[in-house]
Amino acid sequence: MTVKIAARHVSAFYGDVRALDDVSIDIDTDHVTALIGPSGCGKSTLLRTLNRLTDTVPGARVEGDIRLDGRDIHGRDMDVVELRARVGMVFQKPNPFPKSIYENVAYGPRIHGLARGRGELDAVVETSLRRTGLWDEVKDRLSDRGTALSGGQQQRLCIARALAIEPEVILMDEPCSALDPIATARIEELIGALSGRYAIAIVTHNMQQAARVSQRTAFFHLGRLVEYGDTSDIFTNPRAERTKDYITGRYG
Ligand SMILES: Nc1ncnc2c1ncn2[C@@H]1O[C@H](COP(=O)(O)OP(=O)(O)OP(=O)(O)O)[C@@H](O)[C@H]1O
Repeated sequence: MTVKIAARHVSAFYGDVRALDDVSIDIDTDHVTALIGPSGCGKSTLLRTLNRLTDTVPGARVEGDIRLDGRDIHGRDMDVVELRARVGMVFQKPNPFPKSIYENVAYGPRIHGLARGRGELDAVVETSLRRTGLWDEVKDRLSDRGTALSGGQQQRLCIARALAIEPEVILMDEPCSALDPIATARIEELIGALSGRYAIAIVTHNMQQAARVSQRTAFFHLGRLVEYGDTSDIFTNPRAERTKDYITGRYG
């Protein structure tokens, strides 16, 4: 198993509010990890600590140790721009830049110096759009605005944008919650196709989705990691009473 991110004893605070309480978890390349739990239990906060998006929230503070390939992400030698390129993020609401489809994907590789010249950049854009299954749908309209696409296409464009900078980890925060069932199914298929190549963690409120896309599931409650294990075990034979109550819909 290739552990990409090892988080140990991570706590996070917004001012005086403790959003995460002593969480230790590994995110690896061989499994898709689903993060589940009732609203406000800290799932999004955990994702945000993993690429230091919490740094951008005024009053937020993180304690504990988080390593990417063994390197401390809070270490002096860790460049936060590099960290966020290696640990990409896809949000709940598709958020393409107000630019063309092409530019949405080309922007990252250009600023990170990942392509020399137009030919290479074109190739990165095409490969990234192909990986998300979007190429055939948009290849004749690359100069149209990203925001002119359907919601599902916009979300795939945002995933293509993340892939274009060659991340190693992809964090997805409820990526399908704004999408219809067909667009959701496409994103779920895409997650399946990307797994193995990238370490993927996905926050979801949809139990069926967690069961469909993930092999590992972490259940959170009140900022604590209650249970973490194989998705099939968590759903068929949860150890903790609270996990059982949540997955059987008794609360949350
Ligand atoms: N920017 C913020 N400022 C202050 N408190 C915050 C902020 N973001 C989150 N919180 C608080 O931190 C706690 C955890 O929130 P978080 O968004 O991580 O939970 P979540 O499990 O992702 O919830 P949801 O499923 O509703 O998205 C909550 O009590 C929330 O109110």
